[in-house]
Order: sequence, then structure tokens, then C-alpha cells
Amino acid sequence: MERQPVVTIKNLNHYYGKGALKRQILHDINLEIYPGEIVIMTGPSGSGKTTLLSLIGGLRSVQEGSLTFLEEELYRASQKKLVSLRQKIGYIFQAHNLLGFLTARQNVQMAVEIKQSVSQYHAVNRSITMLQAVGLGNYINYYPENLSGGQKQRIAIARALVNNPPMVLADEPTAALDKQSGRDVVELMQRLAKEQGTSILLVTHDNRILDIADRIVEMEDGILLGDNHNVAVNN
Ligand SMILES: Nc1ncnc2c1ncn2[C@@H]1O[C@H](COP(=O)(O)OP(=O)(O)OP(=O)(O)O)[C@@H](O)[C@H]1O
Repeated sequence: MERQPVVTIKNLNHYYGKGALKRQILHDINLEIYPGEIVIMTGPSGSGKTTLLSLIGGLRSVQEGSLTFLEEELYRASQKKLVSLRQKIGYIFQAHNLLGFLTARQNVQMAVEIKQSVSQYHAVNRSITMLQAVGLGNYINYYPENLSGGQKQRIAIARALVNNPPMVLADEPTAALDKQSGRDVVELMQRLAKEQGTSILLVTHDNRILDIADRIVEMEDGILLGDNHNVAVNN
């Protein structure tokens, strides 16, 4: 495995609220994620997992500490830099967030077209290839409402991976799925991530999928447990 991390977080703190209402949510977080690595983050509700995910994804500004993505520092980064970072990340959420008036192919194609100046022909072909890779080759022209929860989540995976991003952030991707569909979806993510060398940071409460991780870290009251040793070794 290549040793230059995709994400390096050092002494990261985060707060919500102002004045007397200011509350520290993340405490001195240290974490490194390497290319192709699948890291699962667990922890109780309200412990700060989604907050950390949104900071890594450039969806919130870093307030204190250092967070680098592919060697770009996000602390005090411009909006332009944050926008360009977001384009390097695939997102998969609990609710698949597909657009109901677009077919499976069009939902994936949109992600290709937003990001790159590619021809429509190329965007269509890439979208179809990606849908085939997630096992939806026979459902390319279906609308989301005519597909199962697991199939919709597969479209979301195709959309997240179609631009071959260095990193995918997944927030409870199996929460709305039954046991078998949840398992299928994460195994698919695991396979594609390994094939493409994509790193995955996946937040879950689902103990049944922990085995797909290369590494498990746990968030408790805004403190990240389980990764300190790793950071020390890599420094
Ligand atoms: N925008 C916000 N403004 C103020 N407080 C917030 C905001 N977003 C989250 N919080 C609070 O910050 C804490 C951490 O929330 P966060 O969503 O990061 O936790 P989580 O571990 O992802 O929880 P869950 O597993 O329920 O999604 C919670 O106490 C939450 O109420």
C-alpha cells in the first residue's frame, strides 16, 4: 500500500454555537487514511461522526487544527479550494439522495457531467459501464421509484464512484436496508474500492459489516479512540 495518506488530520477541534452556547464537539482528533484503505467509524449517536465526515468532505470549514486532503491544507482554505476538494470525493448517504425524475443512468451521468467537460457520448457510456459494475445492467432506464432500497443504494454507489475519486465518504449507507441488501451493498463498495484504489471512510452502527474494514476507529463524546497508535507509528 502506498504510504502517502489521502487524509491527514492533526489536533482537530470543532465547536458548535457561540458565546455561552459554544460547545466543543470534536476533541483533538488525529487520523490518517491511506490510499485504498477502508476505515469504518463507529460510535454512539451524537458523538460527532457526521461532523468529522463533513469536515473531511469540505462541507464545513475547519476551525482549529490541521486537516489535509491529498496534501492540500483545509484549515483557512478558500471556498474555491473547498469546492475543488468536494469534486474529488464521492458521497454515499443513508438516504440515497437520487433525483426521482431522472433514470438510473441519468442520475449517474449527472455526476460525470457536473465534474468534467466530457462529451455526452462518453458520459453515457461511463454511466452505463458503472451501472453494469454494480449489477444494474438491466435497470439502466428505470426510475428510482421502481427499484428496491438496495438497488437505489447501488445507483448511489455507481454515482459516487463513477469519477474514480480518491476518497468516498459514506454515512450509514446500510441503515435503510435489510440485512442481505446491506451486506451486498458494502461488499460491492469494498470490491470497487479495492479495484479502483479508492479510500473509504464509512460511518455505521451496523455491527454486521465491520469485517469489511481494514481498520475500525471509534468516536466517543468527540474523542476518536483506536487510531492513536496508528498515527504514532506513521509519524
Ligand atoms: N449544526 C449544528 N449545530 C449545533 N449542534 C450540532 C449541529 N450538528 C450537530 N450538532 C450536535 O453535535 C453533536 C454531534 O453531532 P453529529 O451529527 O456529528 O453526531 P453523530 O455521531 O454523527 O450522530 P448520529 O450517529 O446520530 O448521526 C450532537 O450533539 C449534535 O446535536
